[in-house]
Amino acid sequence: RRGPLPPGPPGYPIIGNLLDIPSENGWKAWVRMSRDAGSDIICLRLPVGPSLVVLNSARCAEALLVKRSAIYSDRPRMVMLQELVRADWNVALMPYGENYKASRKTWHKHIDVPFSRPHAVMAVNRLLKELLPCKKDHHKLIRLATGRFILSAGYGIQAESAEETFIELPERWIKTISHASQLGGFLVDTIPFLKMVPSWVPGAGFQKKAKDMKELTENVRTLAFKHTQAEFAKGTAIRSYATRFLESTEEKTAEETDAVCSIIGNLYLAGADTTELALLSFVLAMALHPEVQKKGQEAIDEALGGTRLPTFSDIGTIPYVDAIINETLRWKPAVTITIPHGTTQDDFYEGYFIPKNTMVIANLAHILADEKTYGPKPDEFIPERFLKADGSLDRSISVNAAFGYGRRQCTGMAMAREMIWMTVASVLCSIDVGPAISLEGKPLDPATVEYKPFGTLNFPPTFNCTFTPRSDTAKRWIEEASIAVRY
Ligand code: HEM
Repeated sequence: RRGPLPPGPPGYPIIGNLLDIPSENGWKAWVRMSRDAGSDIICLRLPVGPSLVVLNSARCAEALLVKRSAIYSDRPRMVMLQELVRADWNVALMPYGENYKASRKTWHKHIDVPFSRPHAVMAVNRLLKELLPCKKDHHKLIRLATGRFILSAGYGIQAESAEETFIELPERWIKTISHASQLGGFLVDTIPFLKMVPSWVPGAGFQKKAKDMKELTENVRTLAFKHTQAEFAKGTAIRSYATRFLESTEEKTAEETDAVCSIIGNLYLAGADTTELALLSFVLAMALHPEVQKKGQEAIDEALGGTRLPTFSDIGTIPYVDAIINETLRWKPAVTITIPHGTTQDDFYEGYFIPKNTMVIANLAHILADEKTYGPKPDEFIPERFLKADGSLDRSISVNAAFGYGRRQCTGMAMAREMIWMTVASVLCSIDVGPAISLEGKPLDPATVEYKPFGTLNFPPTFNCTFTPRSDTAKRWIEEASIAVRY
């Protein structure tokens, strides 16, 4: 040991900092602890297993997770998920190593972003049409749209409703897994040898849960892929990442087919809720800030001449739209803290010792609220912070932190950004989002809007608002685009 651990809350004998692990509003609690300790890197000792290091600045996150990514790219051991449930085919949960590197390679080989564009357009066109009569529960429509996009691009599956098997299955997995992945969610994660205890032993109920979750996990991974294989064999499959793999002439080993099946199975699990949360924040921002919405609409009208809905050929050409998207990702990040990274060897940073097997998380929500990078009033929604004086996009200010750091940075970043762009540009072009109203029927006040982080995710308050076509012409575009939806 070459120095002290990073500072942190004092904790107690035996249980260490167990009671300091926040159950709610995690990222704000880490900021408080960091301020109390006078350090942007803090450490919490847990009674059993590795310590937890929290990085509260971009400086630390880049120094460790990016520059020393060879050491900081593991995932901590999760006995329940990785070893009992066998969800270790999920890239986000995979330990760092040869399998992990091979999976990311498979991802990049088969999941190229331009291929998914027509699927994004179709999902967004359908969303526009469904939003128009919507007075409440728009979050369900948005979730369905992100799910439809992913299922369509991945498998060519066209989901009509959220009740359909191929949506219901991964949704159930996400709900179940959010408990299993919480720190301390299962005792077996803290005391790994418990995994040897048979299910009939009193107190070993987790074994039964693990068995059920294992079955669900395997179904999530394989059922939709098998469905597409069957459609493909019949000649009725719609073109997707899965069919493109199946139709390729290159020789396919069983292992490769299985690897592609896992990667496509990953898309929904990692991408549906995160992208949905980003889009919900966009809707909320427009509902709270009509003046920003108006500027966004004017920017779109100027670029497209008020003649049509946007297409992907417009991406990157309307700076105010890009600024709104960056600000949405920054203002209320969908993911507040990274999934824990793990260290694969001892390290030493700014006088502090960080042992092998430490869990390391970066406080993304705090990093994205740094006034030195993003300017004053970080709690407010101000897209102009991403624009230069001449109105062009300031590319020197990045919000990539919203997608994590280093070798474990989000693999779906480009795909998510494109889906978000198409939704934001299309809504601004054709729909007026009305004021945000709470479930109690009161207007939401931008100054007091509170999100609720749960696990790594960040949930907006439930609210209602209206979606009105901006004009008769816009209404006609939406009608025509929705008729043209052919997957
Ligand atoms: C706005 C939307 C999204 C946000 C904000 C987001 C954010 C993140 C974050 C913060 C991480 C953790 C990075 C780390 O540990 O350092 C992550 C991981 C991941 N994301 Fe996303 N994500 C989004 C959409 C997507 C989509 C659409 C997909 C897939 C199509 C996806 C696939 C993944 C995967 C596979 C990982 C695990 C990467 C690894 O462990 O190597 N994400 N994402």
